[in-house]
Amino acid sequence: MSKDTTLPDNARHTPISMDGNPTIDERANHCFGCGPANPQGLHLHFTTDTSNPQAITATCHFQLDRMHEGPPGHIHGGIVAALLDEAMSKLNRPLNVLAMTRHMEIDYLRPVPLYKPLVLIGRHLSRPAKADGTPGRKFFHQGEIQLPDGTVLARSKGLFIAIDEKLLAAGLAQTET
Ligand SMILES: CCCCCCCC(=O)SCCNC(=O)CCNC(=O)[C@H](O)C(C)(C)COP(=O)(O)OP(=O)(O)OC[C@H]1O[C@@H](n2cnc3c(N)ncnc32)[C@H](O)[C@@H]1OP(=O)(O)O
Repeated sequence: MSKDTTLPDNARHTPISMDGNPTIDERANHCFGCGPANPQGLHLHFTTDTSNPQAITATCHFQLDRMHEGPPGHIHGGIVAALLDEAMSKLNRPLNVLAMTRHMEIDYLRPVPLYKPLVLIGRHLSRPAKADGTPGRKFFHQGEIQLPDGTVLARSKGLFIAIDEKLLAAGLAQTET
């Protein structure tokens, strides 16, 4: 059965731009965290710093409004998790890997305010080698949401697993062999 391409993107399970064989970048256009084409997305824009290959970072300056409210005046905890996940995932591209979140843990240290400029930072921590010494498929990253003065409001640690791009494009996230 062919899809109705006359409907707007937000009325269909599969957006028009994802029909056919979209590239990973085209799919990322609809990413809830950073995709410019997602009208309900967070539209986060990151700057990556790879000057120290041992400590790659991704930084985003952002501010949210009541669309994302949880506790009165503050960001919903699930959105905090999405922000941290996004910051950590942004480290995978400069590391030249396609990877998905396998595990993440979060310390909610302070309520994260709405209507205030905030800083979101991802930091690459490590990529343990396999037993034979070759590069492993596990990437450990850290994420933080900070006030502009550096006060940390929330902190995450995440495990990302490298996956095969062809399997992701097919909608089947599986690991490298
Ligand atoms: C790709 C571009 C999009 C990026 C979007 C931004 C990031 C995201 O939000 S992704 C969306 C959320 N994530 C997902 O949907 C992923 C769903 N999960 C999966 O598809 C799979 O579990 C996948 C592909 C990540 C890993 O699959 P699989 O290889 O079977 O993993 P699995 O064997 O269970 O675990 C991998 C390793 O992690 C280890 N591991 C698992 N949990 C933990 C943990 N808590 N601590 C330490 N290690 C752990 C396992 O022991 C295993 O280690 P080893 O290889 O040494 O045995």
